[in-house]
Amino acid sequence: MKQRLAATLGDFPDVAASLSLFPEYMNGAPETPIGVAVSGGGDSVALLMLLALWGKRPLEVFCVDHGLNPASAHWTQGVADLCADLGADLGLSFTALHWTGDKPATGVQAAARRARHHLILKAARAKGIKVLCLGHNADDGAEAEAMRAEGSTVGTPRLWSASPFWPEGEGVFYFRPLIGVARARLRAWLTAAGVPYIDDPANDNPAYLRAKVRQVLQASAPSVSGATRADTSPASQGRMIAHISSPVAQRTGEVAGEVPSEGANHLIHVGAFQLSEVPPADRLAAMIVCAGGGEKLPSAREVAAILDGISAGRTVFTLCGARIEVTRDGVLICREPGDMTRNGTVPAVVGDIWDGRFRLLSYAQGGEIRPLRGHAKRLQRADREKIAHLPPVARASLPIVLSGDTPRLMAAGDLHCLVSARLRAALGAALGQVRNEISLSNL
Ligand SMILES: Nc1ncnc2c1ncn2[C@@H]1O[C@H](COP(=O)(O)OP(=O)(O)OP(=O)(O)O)[C@@H](O)[C@H]1O
Repeated sequence: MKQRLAATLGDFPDVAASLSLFPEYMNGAPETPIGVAVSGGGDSVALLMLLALWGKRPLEVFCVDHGLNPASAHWTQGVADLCADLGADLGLSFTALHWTGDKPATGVQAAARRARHHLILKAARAKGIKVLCLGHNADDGAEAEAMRAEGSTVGTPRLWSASPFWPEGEGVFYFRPLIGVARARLRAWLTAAGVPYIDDPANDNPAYLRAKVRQVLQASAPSVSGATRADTSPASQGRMIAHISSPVAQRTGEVAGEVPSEGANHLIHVGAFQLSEVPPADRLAAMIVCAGGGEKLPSAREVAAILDGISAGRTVFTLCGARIEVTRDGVLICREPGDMTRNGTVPAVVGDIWDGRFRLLSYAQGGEIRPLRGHAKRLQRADREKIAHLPPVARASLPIVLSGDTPRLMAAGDLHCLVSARLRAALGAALGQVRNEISLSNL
């Protein structure tokens, strides 16, 4: 199969060009595997084929069976078969994952997406993977833009990004080398090479905004005479689907986000940002989500409302679990302590990460970990003095150990704040930064 793929690739220079985006240093040492998420659709199958041709790292292929279509088990088997065809000599291994949880009656696409990312991230992290390749292409970028015009908060897929799923995606980068290639060209290449792929009918279901904008964009694209609709029945497994090429988008570059300086920020070790001035909207959004410890990015509209509020003289805002406070010294962005125990809940611990902000290292003091809010008065004097310099809200959101009624600060060696590294990854996930992050952690 590899020879056939290589032979046909010469006729698809735009597809072949994406190979130049694969960095030599991908994921550190040559024996370290990289992950690839393959649904069995044309985009991710083309991605898998290109990675196989590239051949410089062992590949871990993950395919999620959502169980939403009667044919989904066949689709998953189709990906398994493709992997077997590519051959074990490539150092390729395949993992099928299953979404077995309850399926919601509404918002099933969003729930499936979230479940899919969580399943893949968990499996990938268990295998030590730090780079996960996804098959987003130029059409996905255009669709995201059109969806935002319809009021969606979906982000534009980028060549590199830190996984937005948190804390499950901590330390995992998403890599989308096909982001400059048109979907039709990827499929035309597969067709020429005789590689089968499927089309999920959910992609055509007008009940979903993504499918709706896809149809509108397709209708306004140059005509594609001779294209056939995909057959999605189980019987179509192994049969090729013909698609005709369309003009190729030329977007292959990626603009690096500027990495924030921490020099002036003396609060970052407690997960708060103290800034001398209000940051621009995109950075403010990233700081809010990182300080808040959650994974839901605020929408552009919500961030704009805060910026307008600040201009109008308001000083305190809460959004996505974070508090944004205009102070005499500038702006403080930190966890909103009031949100942490709302309705009697306590901050979640996922793996060894507390409240999405602190990694709990070894600590041998018995007791429960809780936010300081409501317990500060009972802290020992020495503990109180250690944190007296912090703004009260940043203090109140710190984790403490509560034994019975006695609160204690955690020792510096017992926890590690993740907020700064997360922000750096979110804003600075350009190639150089990724190399840095990955090679450092692999040494
Ligand atoms: N069932 C699946 N199993 C494995 N990987 C998948 C699956 N579905 C999608 N993917 C991966 O995700 C990529 C993008 O697909 P899709 O746009 O449907 O996903 P998404 O997570 O909703 O993306 P976005 O972040 O743009 O919303 C695919 O090219 C593929 O790499």
